[in-house]
Amino acid sequence: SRRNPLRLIPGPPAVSLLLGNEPQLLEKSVGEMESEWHRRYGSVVRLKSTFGDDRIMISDPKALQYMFNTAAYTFPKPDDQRAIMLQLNGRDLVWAEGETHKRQRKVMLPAFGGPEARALYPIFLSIVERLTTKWQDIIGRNQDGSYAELNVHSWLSHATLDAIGEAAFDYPFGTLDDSETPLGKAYQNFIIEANGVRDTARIVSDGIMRRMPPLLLGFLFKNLPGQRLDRIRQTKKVAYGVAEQLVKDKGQAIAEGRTNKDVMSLLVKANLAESGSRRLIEDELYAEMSLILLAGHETTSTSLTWILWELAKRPEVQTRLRDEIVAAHAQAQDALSLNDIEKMPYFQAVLKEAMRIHPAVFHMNRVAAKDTALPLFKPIRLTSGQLVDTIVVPKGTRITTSVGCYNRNPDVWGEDADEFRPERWLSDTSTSAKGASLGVVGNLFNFSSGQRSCIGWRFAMAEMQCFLAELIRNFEYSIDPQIQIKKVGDGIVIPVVVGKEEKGSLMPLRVSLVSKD
Ligand code: HEM
Repeated sequence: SRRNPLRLIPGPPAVSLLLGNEPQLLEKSVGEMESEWHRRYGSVVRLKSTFGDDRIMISDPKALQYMFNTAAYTFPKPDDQRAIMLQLNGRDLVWAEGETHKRQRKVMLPAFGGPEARALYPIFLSIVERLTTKWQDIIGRNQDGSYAELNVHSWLSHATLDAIGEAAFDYPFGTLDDSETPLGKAYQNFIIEANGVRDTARIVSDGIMRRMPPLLLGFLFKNLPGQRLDRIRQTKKVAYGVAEQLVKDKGQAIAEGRTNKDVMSLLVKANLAESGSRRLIEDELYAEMSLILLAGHETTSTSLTWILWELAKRPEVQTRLRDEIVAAHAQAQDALSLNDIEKMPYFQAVLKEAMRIHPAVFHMNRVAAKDTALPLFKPIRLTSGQLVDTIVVPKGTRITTSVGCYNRNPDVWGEDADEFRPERWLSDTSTSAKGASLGVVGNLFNFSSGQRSCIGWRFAMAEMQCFLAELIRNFEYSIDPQIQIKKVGDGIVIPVVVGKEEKGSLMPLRVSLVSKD
């Protein structure tokens, strides 16, 4: 270990010989401990993981840019995570690495372009209008008609699933009307149940899994009994069943010359245009569809949930935002278009600021496939006292790239990086790329960056803007001050209520109709 260069990177002392720093991450809301460490030790932090393994956590813009934009395939996802992904959706784009990833991504890209995403806006609008009617009915039925306490996360999860159904597959899932559909039921609380409870036993089992060869892991995930694995397998079965049927229907429609603008039709068409060996095989197509179902709805619903929570705590921001939306709506001939929304400066500022403070995916794990020198924007002082602007990362090092800590890195966003302050987006200079440009929107890392950035980011941005404009125009939000929300989850960050964790994901907001005067 004396030759291990990671030992010189500053970080918190381990609290347990066996579990390292991992137990500390269980105690608080996702992001709190991580941000504390980044503030104390800098934008590269060494942690002790299980069984004495080192891992590093990075929020330095230049190091992240190198990992995601310059040398993405040198930093693949860890084998244990890929084994779970394989269980979940099969050999899909998030699982694939290297040449397989390049081939799959090339076929999928044409379905996710700017014009393609914008063309889906009317679908998003019709879904959010349906959601609006539902909420208006519930509030109207309320005895005093003042407000209804709604679990907005669950509602948004159904709405975004319906949006994916119609926009990606031209298929009505109908989960907003009936949450008991097989797909609606399969995804209800799925993220939280698939993640399972993170406790000491789980930390140990994760540590053991990391030491297993991928083939053995795959076999165990496929065959081991257990609530969490059963849940994953069951959901895969339902999603695969739906995806399989949809792929067949689309193939048939295209063969008969009936094409559409949904993602699936575009993808099947792009696939047919590829030469034989570059094409996605049938199993890959099912896997991609099942991935789009999952990746495309929970991320979006969770992002919207965190935005509404932030606004529920800030009536003054909400009012200013609503005023801007109402004024633009009054000017528009009909409903607001995506163009109208994109021209609203305060709307754009609030959206980006809420995304910055509450990324739906808090971190992404990677492994160094070979010894690598990572360049840093801000030099760090090693425990030896030496100031360095490059760190040496040996092959096999597990790296946690922190979306949340990068998004609040004071070197990029300024000393008030922890504050929710939409105004920073209204001035020209405060959010211009400092350090290195990263990500696909506003120098934010929410959608990752580079070759492996979120393929659906334009889709998600169109959907979120459409939903947010309608949900703010029509309703006011607040939250019972007694309710304490905690962020949980290893991948997507889900809200739970402290003291009611057993209820699963919960974001109870008081939703009332906008007063007309
Ligand atoms: C606000 C909503 C969304 C957020 C925050 C988000 C975030 C992300 C992130 C962070 C990644 C990188 C994961 C990693 O490399 O470890 C990713 C990848 C991906 N996302 Fe999204 N996503 C969102 C919406 C969507 C939508 C709507 C779709 C599809 C319709 C989608 C499809 C995908 C796919 C297929 C990948 C894999 C890309 C690749 O590896 O090449 N996402 N997303």
